[in-house]
Amino acid sequence: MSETHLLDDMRRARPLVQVITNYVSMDLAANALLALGAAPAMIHAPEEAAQFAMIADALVVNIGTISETFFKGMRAAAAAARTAGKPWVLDPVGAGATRYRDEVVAALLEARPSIIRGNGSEILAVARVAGLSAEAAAPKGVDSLHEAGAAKYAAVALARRLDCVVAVTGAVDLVTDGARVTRIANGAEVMTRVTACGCALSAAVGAFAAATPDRFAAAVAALEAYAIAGEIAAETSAGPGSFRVAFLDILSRLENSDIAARSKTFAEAAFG
Ligand SMILES: Nc1ncnc2c1ncn2[C@@H]1O[C@H](COP(=O)(O)OP(=O)(O)O)[C@@H](O)[C@H]1O
Ligand SMILES: Cc1ncsc1CCOP(=O)(O)O
Ligand SMILES: [Mg+2]
Repeated sequence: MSETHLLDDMRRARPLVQVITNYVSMDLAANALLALGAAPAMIHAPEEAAQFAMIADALVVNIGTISETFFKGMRAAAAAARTAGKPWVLDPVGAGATRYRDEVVAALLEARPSIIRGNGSEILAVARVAGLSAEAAAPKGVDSLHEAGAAKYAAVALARRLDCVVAVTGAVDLVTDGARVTRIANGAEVMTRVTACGCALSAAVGAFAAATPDRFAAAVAALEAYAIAGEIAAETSAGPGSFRVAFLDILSRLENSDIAARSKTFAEAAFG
């Protein structure tokens, strides 16, 4: 790992990130973006979402508390981002849990996300929706029942089919663009006990993608910085409550040297 990190580029760019996300995560996602050095805007109304997507540097769409109103805003904003060539990230929260979620995912895939970020069960479900897998995987509500590695081949196939980057998260994260595969073995178990840690991560991925044209590198850098911040925060907090506060503090002062010292990021073959 070099002295510099894409975190620097992101902080320098201070990208405007439009986040259409669930009610549970709006606060943590906005605060995580601010702490990292990006500018969040949680704008989802169908009347303005597409117009705002033309102004924003990146769009993040999260289906956690999906409804028809949210869906209309998401679909319009995603199409606008796609047309404008802006990166957009899909977080398919709870994909596979209900028929409605699968229908929403199928419709959003038509706007070709630049990056899909989900847990193992969600990525397996998205691959099924895309016709790439027969596995009837479903999360436990919004929580994964699969490790990221279990979705490796589904993620590679999905990335190839949709010409996008797929980031599968869990104890060990996995990122692929269909040709390259990288695993990130940082993080802290307490992150599974603070709601919206994954949603806020997807927002962070949007910020990095806004500042870095290589979307694979952007996703790897975002996951790495986020997991390492979680690791450091876990060491100085007593449980989920104080972790949440410490995590925002650490995100705001994370340094390249922290990342260099702790990085457990490894490349591997896409098949095998
Ligand atoms: N068991 C774990 N051990 C260490 N870190 C974890 C663990 N589970 C999740 N994380 C961290 O939390 C991030 C969010 O992942 P995840 O829990 O998979 O998202 P979601 O909340 O959407 O299911 C991961 O990228 C990783 O950094
Ligand atoms: C609990 C919950 N219910 C609907 S969305 C949501 C938040 C999920 O957040 P994350 O996927 O980051 O755990
Ligand atoms: Mg999630």
